[in-house]
Amino acid sequence: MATMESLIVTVNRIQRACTVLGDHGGDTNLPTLWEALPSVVVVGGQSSGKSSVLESIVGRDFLPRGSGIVTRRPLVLQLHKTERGLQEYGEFLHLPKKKFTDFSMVRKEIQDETDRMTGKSKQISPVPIHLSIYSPNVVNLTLIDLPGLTKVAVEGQPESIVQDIEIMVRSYVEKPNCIILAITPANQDIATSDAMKLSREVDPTGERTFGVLTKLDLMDKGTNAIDVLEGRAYPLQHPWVGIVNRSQADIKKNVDMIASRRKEREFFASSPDYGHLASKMGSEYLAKVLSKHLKSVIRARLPAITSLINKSIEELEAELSHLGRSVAVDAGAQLYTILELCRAFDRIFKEHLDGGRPGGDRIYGVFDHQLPAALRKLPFDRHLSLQNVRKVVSEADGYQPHLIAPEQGYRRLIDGALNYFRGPAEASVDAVHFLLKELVRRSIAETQELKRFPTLQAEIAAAASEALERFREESKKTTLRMVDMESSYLTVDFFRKLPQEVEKGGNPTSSSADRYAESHFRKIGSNVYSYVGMVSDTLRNTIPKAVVYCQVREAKQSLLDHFYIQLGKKEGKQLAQLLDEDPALMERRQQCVKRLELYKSARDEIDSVLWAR
Ligand SMILES: Nc1nc2c(ncn2[C@@H]2O[C@H](COP(=O)(O)OP(=O)(O)OP(=O)(O)O)[C@@H](O)[C@H]2O)c(=O)[nH]1
Repeated sequence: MATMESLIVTVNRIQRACTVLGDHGGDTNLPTLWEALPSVVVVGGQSSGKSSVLESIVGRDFLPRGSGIVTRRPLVLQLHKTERGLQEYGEFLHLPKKKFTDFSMVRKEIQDETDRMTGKSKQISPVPIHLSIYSPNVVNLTLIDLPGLTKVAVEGQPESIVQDIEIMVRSYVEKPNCIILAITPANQDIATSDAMKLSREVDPTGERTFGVLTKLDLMDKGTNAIDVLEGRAYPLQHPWVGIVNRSQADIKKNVDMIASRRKEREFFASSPDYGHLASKMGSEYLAKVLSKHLKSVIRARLPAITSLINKSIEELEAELSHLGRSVAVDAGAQLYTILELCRAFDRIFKEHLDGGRPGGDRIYGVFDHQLPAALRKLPFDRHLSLQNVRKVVSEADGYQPHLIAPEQGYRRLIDGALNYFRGPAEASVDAVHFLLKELVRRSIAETQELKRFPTLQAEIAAAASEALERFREESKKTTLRMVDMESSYLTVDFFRKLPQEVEKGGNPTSSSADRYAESHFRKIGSNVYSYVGMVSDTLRNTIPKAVVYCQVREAKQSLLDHFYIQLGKKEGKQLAQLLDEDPALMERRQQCVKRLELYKSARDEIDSVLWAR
């Protein structure tokens, strides 16, 4: 069926995309498509003939040989059937532009690529090598070659390798979508076959295990494997397939694959033991059976795969929208993003001031409580005590006491008193400054969009705090100027309206001279006191106006103005630095984007096959 053929091609392509996009199952916390796709995994003990089976399925020599553990990384081998007459070639995923027509070079590249990942240490690595072979002589199939199971580490390889290999192989064959090609040499006791032991464990019913018996030609004279091949000795759901690969001697003699396939056919056809099974033996037959089985598995799994894909697309899109859009790369877009983020912060900051979010009310608290309380506490009683009034006035008079009213004395007393207002004025400015600073801090923390960008957060905080500092300076100047203005010109009317002291009675006696002086100074003190009270009332109203004008209003209107100007002068690289994200988050987004890309292309692939039906 043509459409089923294209389904295998589709799955091949999806598997390829999985590898490109870093999905080879395993322990990421991302949804994995790889594990949902069926694949054929070749398992067997060392020297059981795995490589030989793979090569005869492909019909080419291309796998590394040697002693010890040669296969040290999984090899994902995708066979793509091409039209008759086209040239065969291999292509590695890690070398996408290079077509290998010389298969001995394929072998070398597998070796080199293995070493690139594992070093010369002969360690194993679970990261697969991905090889596609395009040929008219293959069936569409994906096979995965794994390191051979072994019981002892060979010289130069660490002890742990025995276990490491088992863990790796297990991680593949455990997956319910894995079709196991279990290779056992016929010249060994099948009861001790590593491949059979493992497959029995992970697939007790034998549903997904294909038993392959190699080295039938090497069995002792007079023995045969009919019991196994006819499914009596070790029954599986799928019939066993016997195989005869090239011997070591054949390989030395350079017997090619075509000749070897022919030899294999002849072996079965002419065998007195296996003649009746000849049509169901051999590597070509094995390849066809596998391909057919794979098709039926894919057909059965397709609805589940499709729904997995759709569900994963939804999940990934949800996560991505949660993570936020990825940062643009060109400077213009970056500047725009930064400005947008600043505006988001600014909006929240304004809400704190204007209401909607708490905090602005505390500024009113400064004007309503703190300032009046500070004004009330000013030490005017001490400053205008009889003693001090007398002292200040007398000093101002000099050798000639004043005659009617002590003009100079008044001035000095008033100046001295007004000086005290500087304290509460500055304190109000500072109090509001700290409140604003706190609101900036809170607004940054509350700006959800900024969370991703710690660097920009810090820059905004620094710029805002620098601006607030400037506003504070300005506000101090203005409020202090208002205090100074009070002493630069006194309200004339106030004094004109004071009740004049009228001398009652005749000339004072010498004893009443003291009394006169005392009540005179008291009078002066109380006049100054009520003048200062009037000024205090004025300042209680005007200091808040100055503070709001210089600090609160400025913060609302132009908190980040300087920052914007600086931004405009920045180069692309500096802008990018501002948008430095939390690296973990960036990484996660990248992974999600890649995985999403994979699922979408998989969905498209499957759609196109289904529509073609
Ligand atoms: N006579 C004969 N020799 C075989 C047969 N299958 C494999 N061999 C030989 O057995 C040896 C091991 O075969 P490989 O295919 O390299 O085995 P392997 O399982 O891939 O080995 P490792 O990758 O090293 O674990 C080679 O010398 C093959 O020529 C067979 O069916 N008949």
